[in-house]
Amino acid sequence: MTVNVDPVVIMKQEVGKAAASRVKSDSIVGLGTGSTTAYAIEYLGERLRKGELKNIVGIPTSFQAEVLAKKYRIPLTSLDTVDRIDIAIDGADEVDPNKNLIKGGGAAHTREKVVDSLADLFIVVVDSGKLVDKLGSTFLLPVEVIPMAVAPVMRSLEKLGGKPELRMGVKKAGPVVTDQGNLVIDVKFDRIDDPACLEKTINNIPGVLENGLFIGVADIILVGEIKEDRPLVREII
Ligand SMILES: O=C[C@H](O)[C@H](O)[C@H](O)COP(=O)(O)O
Repeated sequence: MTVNVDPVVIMKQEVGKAAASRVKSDSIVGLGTGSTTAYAIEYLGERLRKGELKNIVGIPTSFQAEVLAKKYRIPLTSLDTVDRIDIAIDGADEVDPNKNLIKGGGAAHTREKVVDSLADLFIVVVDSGKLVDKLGSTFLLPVEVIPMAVAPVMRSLEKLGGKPELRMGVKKAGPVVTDQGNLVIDVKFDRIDDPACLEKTINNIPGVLENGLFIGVADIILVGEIKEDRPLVREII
């Protein structure tokens, strides 16, 4: 693993490694997106290389996950060729006490929701800074929208009490374009009291493909923490 002294990076590395340790040989593995899952993918590759793990195949949730899997020589397949996913490992932007999530900080939540929801076991990997009492308190809610529907979807989101903004690229002029060729609207809600209802309401707006609320999908949350200068991984079941 890459050596780093930034405490957040250490927490991400530890939790990624802990999740990858739970993968068994002969498994179909959902490969999540983001900086935390990247460590899990790296460690899965290391376990394969050492022969600790045999015959796994990955289903990537994004172009990023696909590139990393290829780098670490993890064989890949698609949902066209498998009838199950044994385990999925993925990050999150917020986790509430009911294991509900906001995801999509990397604009990958649509494919992530497909893969993570299909997994027999979905393990979420986060550092302790992602734990919140209420969803929406620290992170805007990502909504993937087809390009021609951006303006009406924004108006509908305002009617729901949200403050929407089109996500813009960094080191790229213009908006962020998802792996599916769509755009992302990030929405600030003052409070999300009923995330399950909001998830469905937003997905019912014509032109919306998927939003970043993951309700009742996560099985286990692995939280990277630093206690008394030592990294540890706490499990929430
Ligand atoms: O779209 C991206 C994903 O939902 C990520 O899993 C999420 O944003 C967490 O990413 P990170 O581990 O980099 O904080």
